[in-house]
Amino acid sequence: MTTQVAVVGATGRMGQQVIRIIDATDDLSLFAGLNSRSELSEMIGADVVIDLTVPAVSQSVVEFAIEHGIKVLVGTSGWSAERLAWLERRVAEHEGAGVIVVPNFSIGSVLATSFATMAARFYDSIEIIEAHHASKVDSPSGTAVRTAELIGRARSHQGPVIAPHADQRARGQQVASVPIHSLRMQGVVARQDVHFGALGELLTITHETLSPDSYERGILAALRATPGAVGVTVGLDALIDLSGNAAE
Ligand SMILES: NC(=O)C1=CN([C@@H]2O[C@H](COP(=O)(O)OP(=O)(O)OC[C@H]3O[C@@H](n4cnc5c(N)ncnc54)[C@H](OP(=O)(O)O)[C@@H]3O)[C@@H](O)[C@H]2O)C=CC1
Ligand SMILES: O=C(O)C1=N[C@H](C(=O)O)C[C@H](O)C1
Repeated sequence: MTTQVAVVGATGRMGQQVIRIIDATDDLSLFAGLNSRSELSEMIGADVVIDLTVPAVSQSVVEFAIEHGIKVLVGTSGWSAERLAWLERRVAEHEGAGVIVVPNFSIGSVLATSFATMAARFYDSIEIIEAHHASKVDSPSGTAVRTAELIGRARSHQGPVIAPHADQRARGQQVASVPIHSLRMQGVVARQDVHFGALGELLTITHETLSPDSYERGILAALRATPGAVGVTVGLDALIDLSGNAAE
């Protein structure tokens, strides 16, 4: 059976990549491509909608899809813990609704975030530097926000990180007490360095996206999982086994 996919943000960099993936995949078919001049009603009749727009628009796209019984895959950034809590409530109000939110489709990025979460309780100084291409409109990146929130959760027994003089603007934006510093530069696709400091040692966990090709595998896995989604699922790691155990 072919899954009919509506792409919101179809004229954007990610939307164009998703359309190329759909065109090259037998079990996926493009139902509609929407952009800023479209009516959201153009997605009605699709099995799945993938949202790749801007943080200010993403929530209304998701809400419309939920209300019209369409399963949703969200790639847009800006889905903070607070916004995800709102989503949980909205989904609970609609029986059978399903939304998958993927802050980063790159497997390496998800692994790096997982390693950072693992390290979080052993270091009291933790700061994130993320760098993206100059066309990115939002900051800090969705990946950095998700990483900081997972670090905060992993440190629930240790408490906030040590971030002296955090009130000074040059000290970054704090998310779950972790300072995030954002660079927007020509020559960069996407990169994140999570810096850990403790007495006598430093650890840095770096992931760099060299090309959007790295998103392809994650996009495909997530698109295939979305028709069966029920409730709210966050992260590629919930869809692909990244545990390191050999497949049986
Ligand atoms: N999860 C992941 O792995 C990744 C996520 N992203 C995220 O995906 C999002 C899109 O990124 P990117 O493709 O680079 O962005 P672009 O700026 O290239 O594209 C944005 C798209 O959103 C559309 N859009 C803007 N406003 C509306 C609206 N009101 N209704 C419908 N469509 C609208 C634009 O349409 P128009 O042409 O008409 O303006 C355009 O198609 C960002 O949030 C980015 O952070 C990016 C890379 C990877
Ligand atoms: O805008 C981008 O390019 C990206 N956005 C996402 C984010 O905000 O984390 C994912 C990836 O880093 C690329």
